Amino acid sequence: MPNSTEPVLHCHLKEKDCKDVDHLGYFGHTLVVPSPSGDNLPSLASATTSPTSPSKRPVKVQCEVRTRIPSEYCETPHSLLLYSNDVDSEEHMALVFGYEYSALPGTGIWSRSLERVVEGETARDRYVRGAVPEEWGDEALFHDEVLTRLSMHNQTMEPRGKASYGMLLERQTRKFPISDLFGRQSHTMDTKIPITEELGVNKVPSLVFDDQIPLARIHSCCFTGETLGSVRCDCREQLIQAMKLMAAEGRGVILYLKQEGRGIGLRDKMKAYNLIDKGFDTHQANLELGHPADGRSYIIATAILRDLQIPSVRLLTNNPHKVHSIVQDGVVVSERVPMVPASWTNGDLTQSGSSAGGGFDVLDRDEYLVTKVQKMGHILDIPNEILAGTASRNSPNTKRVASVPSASPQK
Ligand SMILES: Nc1nc2c(ncn2[C@@H]2O[C@H](COP(=O)(O)OP(=O)(O)OP(=O)(O)O)[C@@H](O)[C@H]2O)c(=O)[nH]1
Repeated sequence: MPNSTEPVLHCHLKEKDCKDVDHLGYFGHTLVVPSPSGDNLPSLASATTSPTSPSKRPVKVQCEVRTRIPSEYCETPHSLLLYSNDVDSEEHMALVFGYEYSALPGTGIWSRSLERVVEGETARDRYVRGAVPEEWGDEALFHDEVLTRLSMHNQTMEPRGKASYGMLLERQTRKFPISDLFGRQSHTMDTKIPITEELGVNKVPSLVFDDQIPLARIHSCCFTGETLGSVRCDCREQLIQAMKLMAAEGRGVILYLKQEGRGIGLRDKMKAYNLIDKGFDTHQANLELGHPADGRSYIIATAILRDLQIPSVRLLTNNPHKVHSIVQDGVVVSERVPMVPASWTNGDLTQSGSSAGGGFDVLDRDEYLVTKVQKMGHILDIPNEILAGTASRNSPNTKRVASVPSASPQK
């Protein structure tokens, strides 16, 4: 752990979650930061993966469009950001609570790649892809002027070229001319960006904005749970719970990854369900279909976090593999925030009532969660009643028989 002269990471992780946090090599990760004119802002946000990352090449992501989503789950609207990337052809997303346009470094969540300067782009183009604040007037937004003079990022800081991501936390005083869409300077603001000494590789960064470390959730999509309301899993409840928590804090990000079925796709997830109905568990069913139990990677999620300038998160998950993956890729996880089904905490252990009104059997979901704890390393305290219920369903007398003959792996 850091000595007393070093910055302190307030780490609430259990010991086994925490072991990677001391030697992150966090500042080995580089980002291209904009020059004063913003003209070296890369068209794709670059993030080098850590030396220990399974993929050694930089992952590039670019936010293509942002829009405001008012939601029935929270009073204040959040921003939905859609990303392209150079790893797969999926459109992964980020739901940002508390998006702040061109906030001062280290103080707010905003996408560098969204707010990039695009040569020849008009104000209207920029508005349409969501790269200006909603409150800007229509007159300005639909002005036809080509925004070659756009200077949203024209801070008077010295040109830095490539810089450590940690520079976001560097102590310095800078003048930030606040410019409008057409480059007219409206006023200048002095700001002190506090703390942190020179931080070298292998040191834990000082969490200057400790109380502001945002909640984050890395969420793999689940058509059956989120759209159809399936209670074979807890995905829908987790998504809604994450949104509510972030809305309550006014900040946070959900990285919504197109990784249906833990990455095996909807077709094979449906096959897995058929196997589960014959007595396989969620872990066995994947193997039976020739897939790893969980083959997901989170390198796109960490690239998006970097694009959003979020170096540290409080991660909402029960899955320690997610924590270790993103820590390995340079993100500081200051806390793992567990996600416990509401029905396990509200005393109604046999029925779910969390998001859809309740009154239905959630034994399938509970079996799924028990398997994740018992076979896939998830961290979740299972109430004894749930253990007893799932055990009795699978007792020799009542067990559904795994009567599907073993087949050669199919894709
Ligand atoms: N293969 C398979 N995928 C499933 C099954 N049930 C749900 N899923 C998928 O599992 C994924 C759930 O992922 P996440 O929400 O990231 O959850 P997690 O990895 O369990 O970790 P946390 O929720 O963060 O604790 C989604 O992609 C679902 O579509 C199943 O029985 N088999």
